[in-house]
Amino acid sequence: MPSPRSSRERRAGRPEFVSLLSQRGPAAPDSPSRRRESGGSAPPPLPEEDCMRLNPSFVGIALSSLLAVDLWASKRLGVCAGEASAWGSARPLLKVVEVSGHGIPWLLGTFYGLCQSDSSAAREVLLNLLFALLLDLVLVAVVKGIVRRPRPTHNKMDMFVTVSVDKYSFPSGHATRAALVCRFVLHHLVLAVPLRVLVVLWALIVGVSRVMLGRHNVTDVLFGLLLGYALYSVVEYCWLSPLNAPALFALWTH
Ligand SMILES: CC(C)=CCC/C(C)=C/COP(=O)(O)O
Repeated sequence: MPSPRSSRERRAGRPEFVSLLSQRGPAAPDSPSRRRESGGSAPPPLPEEDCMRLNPSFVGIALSSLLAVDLWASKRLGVCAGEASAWGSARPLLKVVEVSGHGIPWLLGTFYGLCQSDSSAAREVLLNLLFALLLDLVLVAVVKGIVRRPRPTHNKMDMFVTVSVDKYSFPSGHATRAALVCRFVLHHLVLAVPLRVLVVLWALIVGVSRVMLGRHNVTDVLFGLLLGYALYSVVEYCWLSPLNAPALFALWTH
């Protein structure tokens, strides 16, 4: 016979169970009628599904911990989030870096280059870069719209030309573009080694600057870099050429 104390404690500690199970009808294992029938003896063990509902999974705990560390680290690293922040004087410089990774200069520059190109190789590369940039914009907008993670609270929304989904933070559009363009340029432009190093450094600086400006959390940027890197493989797979997209190339042939 269980002590009245332990039975009372069990009931007091789990009010949700009582209401949850009693909704299932008179035969519910822990319902008052069942307890009366069994002469007040200890209730049978709870069904496994109900126990699992109360136990947060390992993945859940790991994710919440990662998010907590992410928010904490992003706040600490947002040293240029405002003029009054610890490194506030570097903010104008980081905003120049921001413009260097923005979609508009890249789209306009690529389009201009395409109009000016006088070799079929240049046209092919620039047309694919334009396709890559547009694909990147669409993909980032879709993911931002699905995830809807708000930007860090310390972010000042004073960015150069944004669209509605840019109020969301995950993933960083600048980081995806930087990684995508970096991989693209390294594969399709013949550059001296110092310039290749510079391109990689630029992509990394764009990523780091997003957190320093307070625009993003660290995970937004890490995921953005990975997404941009992976997106290049999709562009390579769908590579447009005069053979598979003759109409598109005819548009640019003078
Ligand atoms: C309007 C066009 C063509 C592009 C928007 C570019 C933009 C503002 C992206 C947001 O980047 P983050 O997600 O890194 O803040």
